[in-house]
Amino acid sequence: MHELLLICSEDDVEIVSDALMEVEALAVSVEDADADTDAEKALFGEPGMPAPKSGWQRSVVRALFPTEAEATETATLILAQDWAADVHVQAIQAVEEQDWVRLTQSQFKPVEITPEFWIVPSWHEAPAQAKQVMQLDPGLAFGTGTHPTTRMCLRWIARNAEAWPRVLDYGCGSGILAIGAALFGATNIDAVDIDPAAVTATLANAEANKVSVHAALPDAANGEYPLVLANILATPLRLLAPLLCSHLTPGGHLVLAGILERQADELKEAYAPWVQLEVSDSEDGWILMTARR
Ligand SMILES: C[S@@+](CC[C@H](N)C(=O)[O-])C[C@H]1O[C@@H](n2cnc3c(N)ncnc32)[C@H](O)[C@@H]1O
Repeated sequence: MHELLLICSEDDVEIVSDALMEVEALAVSVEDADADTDAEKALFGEPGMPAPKSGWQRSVVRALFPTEAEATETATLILAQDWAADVHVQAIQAVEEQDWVRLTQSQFKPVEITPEFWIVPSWHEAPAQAKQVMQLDPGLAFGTGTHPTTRMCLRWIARNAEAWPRVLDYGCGSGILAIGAALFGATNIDAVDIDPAAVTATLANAEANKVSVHAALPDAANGEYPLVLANILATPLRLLAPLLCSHLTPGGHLVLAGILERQADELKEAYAPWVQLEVSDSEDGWILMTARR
């Protein structure tokens, strides 16, 4: 295991933490960069209430990755974002092995998507009110339903439950969106990702949920689909605009996530030659953008 330590200002803590969760960090934590120095300024909250702010004046955001290469790649990706001018890499360093499985399991509980639709880890009972359940364990790939971007996509799928005859999940991670679509009646689902670990995880998760999903590398996306889902960060989504739109049937639905509120206009502009994107949901500063071709 390797950890990436990023120094950032109070204003950037949330966006940096969210971006690290987006790119498959196994764990993300925030500490005071000035702890035990003369510059230390304690944050005091009401007992039992959350801290008044999500970070200190100067925070260290610590993110854990399976390999040094992933920690380094993430540092490069984060520093390339337009909001990262004041973000600096403090270190990329090896960390000692622990019982990561137990530690990770203790952090994941059932996640409510709608009152009837829940994501449940295999070591948990499904909540009594759950009528539709996806069984999903955190693995090497992103997507356990705990991130707002994933939840918004799944809510869209649940609210637009249809027997979609073909679906493309572009950037499938754990396969959570593809499996969600399958549970709500879709068939012929292609789930693609540049990360071979995501392809493996998607196949395993589809099998655990007894649904059929064709998971593969991105070249497997072929022809037109009435529903195209893509939960990736704004920069790759901008670059992928021509490709994703070329896979939409006339009248087909495009559902995009991984976008921050203030990135809405740049995404609208990038997709304008093909579709008119609109913001159709938002959660914790993230937005869901959708369109029909
Ligand atoms: C934020 S995760 C989303 C995972 C899952 N779909 C979800 O909603 O939780 C983004 C995924 O997109 C993949 N990805 C990033 N850039 C990509 C690209 N250009 N083509 C295909 N997949 C990509 C990453 O490997 C990662 O698994």
